[in-house]
Amino acid sequence: MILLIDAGNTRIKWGVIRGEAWIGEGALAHPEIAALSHIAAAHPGLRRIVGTNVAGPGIAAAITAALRGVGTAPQWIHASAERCGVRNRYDNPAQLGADRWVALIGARALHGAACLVVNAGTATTVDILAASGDFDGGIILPGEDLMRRALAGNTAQLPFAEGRYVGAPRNTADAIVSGCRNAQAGAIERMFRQIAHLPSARCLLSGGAAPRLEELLGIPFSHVDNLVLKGLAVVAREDAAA
Ligand SMILES: Nc1ncnc2c1ncn2[C@@H]1O[C@H](COP(=O)(O)OP(=O)(O)O)[C@@H](O)[C@H]1O
Ligand SMILES: CC(C)(COP(=O)(O)O)[C@@H](O)C(=O)NCCC(=O)O
Ligand SMILES: [K+]
Repeated sequence: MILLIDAGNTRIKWGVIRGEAWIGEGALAHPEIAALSHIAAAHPGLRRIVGTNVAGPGIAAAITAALRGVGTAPQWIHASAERCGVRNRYDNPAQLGADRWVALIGARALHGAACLVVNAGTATTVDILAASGDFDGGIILPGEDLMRRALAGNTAQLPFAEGRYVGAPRNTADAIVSGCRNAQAGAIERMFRQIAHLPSARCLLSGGAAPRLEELLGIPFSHVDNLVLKGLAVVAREDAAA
């Protein structure tokens, strides 16, 4: 069995696989990282840990410490020039976030045509994966909650209020939430225009903030839970087969 870990800037997503089977899956907030030791103990027979970390060295160290009982250190995957049929066309391939890189590998395994890979997390990333398997580039923007926190933290009168998405909002909370959500959907729809004309072009939408975006998107999309974990499974299985 293999433990997969996607360490993001808000949550640590984890999954356990045995061959093609998914044995377990979940998410932890950063303060809960120590609970990974219980997750490992609940899955005796873990022989590998494969993960991505974009939350900094402190988080990596905390994860390693929580998992020392497994008896093997996490194998952290980093963006590279090519892997699992995906070619990284970033100017400096190593600069690409490991979560974005592995999500592209997961997307490639799920959709062989042109694909817009969206990770709606702390930040929202929107990446273009060509039918050839080339990662042609992508954008980074603050996630919806980060946008709302920026407004609340940098204006005198705007709260971090719970609001609803409304077409023409008539109160502050709805205006803030609708503005920030429109920004997310607009960025995704604008990026999709670059591939809309290509055969079977599709958006794969993942990330904790993905569900609230679904009702807004006027493009062909599929919601994929934990696309980064799915990409890690592809990487781990290819390594095992090598
Ligand atoms: N239980 C939850 N805890 C924290 N954030 C959540 C939760 N459910 C949904 N979210 C939303 O998902 C976002 C985090 O998504 P996630 O994919 O875990 O981010 P990251 O990969 O950056 O850690 C948050 O900004 C929030 O909008
Ligand atoms: C953009 C990100 C912060 C997204 O991380 P997340 O929101 O999932 O925590 C992460 O992919 C990252 O740190 N990227 C490095 C820079 C780049 O991809 O160009
Ligand atoms: K993420």
